[in-house]
Amino acid sequence: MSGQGSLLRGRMASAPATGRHGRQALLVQAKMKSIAQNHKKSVWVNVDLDRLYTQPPYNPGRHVGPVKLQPLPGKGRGLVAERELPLAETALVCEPLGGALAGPEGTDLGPEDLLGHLLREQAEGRLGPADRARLRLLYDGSAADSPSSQRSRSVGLDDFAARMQERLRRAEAGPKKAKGKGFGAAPAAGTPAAAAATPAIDPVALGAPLLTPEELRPLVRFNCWGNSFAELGAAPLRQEPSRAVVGLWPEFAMLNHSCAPNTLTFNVGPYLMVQMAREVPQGAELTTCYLGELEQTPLAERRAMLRASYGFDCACERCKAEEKLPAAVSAAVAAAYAAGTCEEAMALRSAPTGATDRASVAGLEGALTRAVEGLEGAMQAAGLEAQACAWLRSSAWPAYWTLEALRDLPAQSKPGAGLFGGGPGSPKPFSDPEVPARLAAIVESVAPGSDTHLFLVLEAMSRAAETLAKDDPRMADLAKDCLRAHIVRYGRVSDAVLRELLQARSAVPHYLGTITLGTTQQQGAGAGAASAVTGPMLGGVTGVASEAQLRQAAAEVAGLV
Ligand SMILES: C[S@@+](CC[C@H](N)C(=O)[O-])C[C@H]1O[C@@H](n2cnc3c(N)ncnc32)[C@H](O)[C@@H]1O
Repeated sequence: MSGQGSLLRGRMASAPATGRHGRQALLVQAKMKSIAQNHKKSVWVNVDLDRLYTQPPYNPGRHVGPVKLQPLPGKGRGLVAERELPLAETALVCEPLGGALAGPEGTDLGPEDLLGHLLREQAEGRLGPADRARLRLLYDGSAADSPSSQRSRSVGLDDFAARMQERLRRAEAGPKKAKGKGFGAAPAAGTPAAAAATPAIDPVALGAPLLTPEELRPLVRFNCWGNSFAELGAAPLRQEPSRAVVGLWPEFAMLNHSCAPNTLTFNVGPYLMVQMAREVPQGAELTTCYLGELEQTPLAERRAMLRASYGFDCACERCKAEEKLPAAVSAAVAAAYAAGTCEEAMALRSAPTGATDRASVAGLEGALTRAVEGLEGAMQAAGLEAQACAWLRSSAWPAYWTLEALRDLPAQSKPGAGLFGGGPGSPKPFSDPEVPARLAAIVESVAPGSDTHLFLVLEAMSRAAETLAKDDPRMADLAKDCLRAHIVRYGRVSDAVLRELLQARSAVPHYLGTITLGTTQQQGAGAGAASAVTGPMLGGVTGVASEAQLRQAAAEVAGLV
């Protein structure tokens, strides 16, 4: 894809360059030039994403975009955009500290597993002083404004790797003590920062002693990230098996939480990618979501989890909106969530194929219908804005999801193994393409570009391709939504690699939590199961999304054409 700048330059070239018009043209030209330059500036990331997604030997190194680390009231440190960041920009590419721990796909690797791994690495001499010092700079559970938190506030983001290692190397190699700007350095005298000066950190001293399990445990607990399966598009292209992973990626660990975050995170091989999932202005804080699947729960559940696990009360925009709802709406959200997570609904998600039929869950379907209609009615009566409604549907997600899935099944079908068991003759998920499209809109409000979102947009497009004519305008809209979501996820990749990623994703049976959505019986995202589902889905992708649609979607996402 070429840059938008080239289009602007093309127009400028045809403008008259002399006389009154000439003067105007020069002004226009200057403006165009500055726009083009600004646009150019946005192409900052020096990572070849095509290679990263397809060639495992390629090492992109560590990349920190135009973001800076700064103290944020009540949150300790956080990452802030140094300039406007467009959608789909790659904000960070991080390397794991002490190596990530991998396990069989589907394993729920947690902080205790990682703790054991890092203690072993340390005991066997693979966690050197630089790594230990970097670990000690992560949030350790002390109150955001405590002295120990203050101590690490003066540390720049860059110092988490390159400078830090260089200083340690020099400090270890020679008698000269490391000092100066950056890591641990006191702010220049007389600057505002100096007024709040915190003691400079001696990196050698900080990294010298081995970490005790008691020291390491909170660092791991508050900062680790994990997933139970590999990136569904990149892993097959890199010919890597899908594996569960958990690790500490220090730059990523600087991101604070929001229940409707503006970034999305996923791992490709050992690297952790942070993509812009929303456009943000200069100075805005970059956020991620710590909740995993609980992102799609009501305010009370989210708050309880964040307090218990991370020790803070979230006050993000979504929480604030949900906090001041009329009582009738809050009650309707809670009722819908309860209906979607009741014992019967939960049992459906793990029932073996054919263990239930649609008639036997008629009672549940009725209860879910009443709950969802109750919430829709309450939101309408309260006159809530579209954004708030989407967030609330997301908070009651289990009800919307289970109801749509049940409704979509033919009456005589036998749901089981997570509603779409995939036994011989069992229905495909979502015979009505509007169902996954509606669900995708709910997920997009809190997690654009997430696995669930990508699955649903792909499913909507694939199902539509089977029933709608190619030139049906609904087909074009669905193709656009699908491409858009994938571009947000994968960033600045070439059209060819984007297509390969889409095809790889569409060839894998997905699972969302314990709900199996693939049309085969296999749980999980195992590559071995791919062949059974490639036919119709690939038809949907390759037969429908034309080059023109791909380019248009890219242009609309972030001016990537
Ligand atoms: C992974 S760290 C994030 C970086 C951390 N702020 C720091 O200074 O290193 C997680 C901790 O940051 C704080 N935090 C994250 N998100 C927050 C939020 N939305 N509001 C308040 N504190 C938050 C909490 O103390 C949490 O346990």
